[in-house]
Amino acid sequence: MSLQFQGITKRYGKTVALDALTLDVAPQSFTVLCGPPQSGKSTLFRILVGLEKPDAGQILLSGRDIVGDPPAERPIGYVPQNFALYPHQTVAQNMAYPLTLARFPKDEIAARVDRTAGILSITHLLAKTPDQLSGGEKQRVAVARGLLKDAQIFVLDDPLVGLDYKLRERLMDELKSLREELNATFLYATSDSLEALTMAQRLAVLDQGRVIQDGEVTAVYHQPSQARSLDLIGFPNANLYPGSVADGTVTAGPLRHPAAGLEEGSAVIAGIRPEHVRLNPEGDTAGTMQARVTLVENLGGEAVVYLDLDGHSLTSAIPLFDRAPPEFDSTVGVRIDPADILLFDGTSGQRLAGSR
Ligand SMILES: Nc1ncnc2c1ncn2[C@@H]1O[C@H](COP(=O)(O)OP(=O)(O)OP(=O)(O)O)[C@@H](O)[C@H]1O
Repeated sequence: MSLQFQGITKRYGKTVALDALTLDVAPQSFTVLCGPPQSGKSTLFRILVGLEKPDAGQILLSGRDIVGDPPAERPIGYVPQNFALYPHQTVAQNMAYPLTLARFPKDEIAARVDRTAGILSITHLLAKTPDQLSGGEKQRVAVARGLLKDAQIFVLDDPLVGLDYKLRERLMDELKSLREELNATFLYATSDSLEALTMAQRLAVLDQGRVIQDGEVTAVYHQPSQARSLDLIGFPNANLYPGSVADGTVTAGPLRHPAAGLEEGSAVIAGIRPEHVRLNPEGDTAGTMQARVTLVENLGGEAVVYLDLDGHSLTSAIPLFDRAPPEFDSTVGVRIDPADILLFDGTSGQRLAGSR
């Protein structure tokens, strides 16, 4: 089932929550909408499921505009961000609630509750009440309730927020398998770019109520179409510096790049991902730039090394399989291949042709 948002605008007083947002959601994809807090993710989802009306724009489901359709008639399952379970009802009753409301036959409801509970491994919880559940179990029940509907599109609004890392990882895997099992379209919102990269087949980057880039996840990661997309997607955060062109060279923070074709004096933004900032083995500072180590985060398999290079902050991510992380306050040799530097127009932020 195809889903297209066309020019969706939503204002709350002077706040523009969605600004002519346009996005084609690939059928049967796991599409993640990733954007910082307040970028409009929840608003878009509430409009999609019919809890709010847009001020302008269309939502085309298999080519038909559904903006005027009542929520119950939209074939869309929804896991809201702030789910509330009814405290005096059992898990089974909580899950069944939307179907009870829609007057589904009792045996059909029971069959669906059983099936979905089985998929999400919560069958043993069905007779319990919410106060007997852990936070993670409650979240699982909320997800199950959203997935109970017989729909081809499911919308999950930051469903793993607040869970501990292990539980999140497990639920991430389960949700991916679930999408395959249901062969449905999953539209999933998060402000955590690592979660987005882990989950997404397709990634839409949302900023200030607009989709600024979307596509296959690795393409978005490796070929950011604008500086903001590089800034928002990736962990640790990419290094970005304003700069300019002089004497045929782009100079931006500690980065240097041939200006090939760029106008002298023009403003440029240059960026590089931390994994492309390479550090020499300990003690080897020959033939490279020197930087001082200001902080080291040892993550086990890799380290995030924060550096000061001629007064510029620079982040490096290095694998640790054959080396130890550098010492705090030591001097290290830094190697940057200009081919790894991404260049963007200093005014529009759009990617400039010719870099990478
Ligand atoms: N009911 C409302 N009344 C007034 N302003 C609202 C309302 N709902 C959303 N907004 C505003 O719209 C903007 C987008 O909010 P939204 O909740 O959609 O963002 P979000 O990306 O989901 O954020 P988060 O990641 O924090 O959940 C924000 O500036 C928010 O304050």
